[in-house]
Amino acid sequence: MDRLLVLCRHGESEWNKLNLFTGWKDPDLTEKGVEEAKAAGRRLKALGLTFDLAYTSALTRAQHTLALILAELGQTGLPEIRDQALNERDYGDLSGLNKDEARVKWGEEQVHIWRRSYDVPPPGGESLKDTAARVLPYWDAHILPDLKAGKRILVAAHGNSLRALIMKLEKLSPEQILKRELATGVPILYRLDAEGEVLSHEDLAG
Ligand SMILES: O=C(O)[C@H](O)COP(=O)(O)O
Repeated sequence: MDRLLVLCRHGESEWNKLNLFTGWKDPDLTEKGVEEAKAAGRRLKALGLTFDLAYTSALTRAQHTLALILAELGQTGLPEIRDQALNERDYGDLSGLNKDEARVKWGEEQVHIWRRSYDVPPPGGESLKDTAARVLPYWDAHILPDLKAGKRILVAAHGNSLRALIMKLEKLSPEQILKRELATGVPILYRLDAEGEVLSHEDLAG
């Protein structure tokens, strides 16, 4: 029997809207973000999907997104595991700064390197490689065993913690994963085999 996994980046946050580096800071969703999360739940419901277990980060925007999706699915009591291993990458000294102002201060290219290189961390923060170094052991120790046990799993997390996971699931190179932008509130549906190898994946936009 195929295993089911859905990954979803949180809906638009207050700091996404203000164009601020966020990382481990903890803004909540905007009204638009709330709507995006509800739409994600309706999309999953329309496909007839239900879940046995949910994982999320220690941050409000991901937890709130999960709660809104579960409400749409009629699954508000679903067991939910929160862990900071699934948090957004730590943006270090950039956290709270405006992304356009940072480009003016440090230059377009440097800011792009901090945001989208694989292994160059922003000052005081985590690169995607560093993020993967905490997300993937968590996947191996917790989420993958639950999946192998046949649980249908929903993960509500963040652009870069999910990128780290997607890179492994889809066997992408650092170049490939860095070009992959995750839209807020768009679920990605994976079907996996009994060993956790991906059989198919589909973005559930719109
Ligand atoms: O933490 C943030 O600022 C965003 O959620 C992700 O940022 P990015 O688009 O620079 O990866």
